[in-house]
Amino acid sequence: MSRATGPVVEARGVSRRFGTFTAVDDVTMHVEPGEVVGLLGANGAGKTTLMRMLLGLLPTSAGAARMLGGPPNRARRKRLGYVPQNLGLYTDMTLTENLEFVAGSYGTPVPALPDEIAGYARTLVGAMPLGAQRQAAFCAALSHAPEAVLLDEPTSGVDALARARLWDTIREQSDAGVGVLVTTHYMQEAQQCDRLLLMSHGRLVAQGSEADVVGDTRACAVRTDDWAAAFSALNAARLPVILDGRAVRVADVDLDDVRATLARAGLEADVEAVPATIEERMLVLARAAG
Ligand SMILES: Nc1ncnc2c1ncn2[C@@H]1O[C@H](COP(=O)(O)OP(=O)(O)OP(=O)(O)O)[C@@H](O)[C@H]1O
Repeated sequence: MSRATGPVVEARGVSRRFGTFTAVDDVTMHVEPGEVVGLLGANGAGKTTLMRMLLGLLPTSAGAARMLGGPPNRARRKRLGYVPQNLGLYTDMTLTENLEFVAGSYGTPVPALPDEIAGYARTLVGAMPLGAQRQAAFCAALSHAPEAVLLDEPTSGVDALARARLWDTIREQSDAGVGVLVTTHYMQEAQQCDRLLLMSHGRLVAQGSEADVVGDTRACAVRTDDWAAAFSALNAARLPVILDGRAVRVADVDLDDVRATLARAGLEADVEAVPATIEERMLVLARAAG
């Protein structure tokens, strides 16, 4: 079967309501073959719901989801790979049994195990460490050489080494022409994507490269020995403050507001305007959309 040339997945004005609640609100987006698109947003922003509609696992309330040039159907869905947040593996079956099951349902050969998880072949998936389970879920999702993979927080809860390995796999896939849509909460991972989509309260609020998304948003970097008290004071003043290690930063707020808040709390600090990060831009957009 020939590979898709247009978008591998696409949403055209897609919305999803649950009762009166709108989880996804008029989203238009697409993923091209060979690109890694990062889908970012706070918990509950609508990322999983959008993915499930793109996969045809959940009907849209309005608009159209498309995959590989047509509406979602069984034949097209077989050309996609999906790693859901809960991994979609049978925890009471061994790793090999899981892969045999997947191979059987796609009619493809059982994939070879990557070296890092080969030792778990006869282990029940539920007894494997989370990083190894995630790698196994990747292996299962890629076993039928899909043209697109949709990964819902694929590296959540795994250590840095396992995360780097999973990202190597993602890159190998995109280099081979596979379109990848990946949700993540890790900003270092967002920076590895070719393009970003930011969702907030069900809406797509920004998209493009990291530079496009951040735009000219600035942040205040607060330098003080008393970082804990500074964080508390700025937070109590309901400013969009982020604590990154011991660095206190406030997104998109007037420097004088920050200085005045700290002075009222009796704190001495250096306050400087710096370019915002993606995370800070997300915070600003989430507050505007909320
Ligand atoms: N079946 C459902 N019935 C009712 N509400 C739902 C249902 N599925 C999702 N929601 C709601 O829709 C909103 C979006 O959920 P979704 O899981 O898509 O968010 P998310 O961005 O993937 O969040 P997370 O990062 O926590 O996975 C949430 O408020 C959620 O509670």
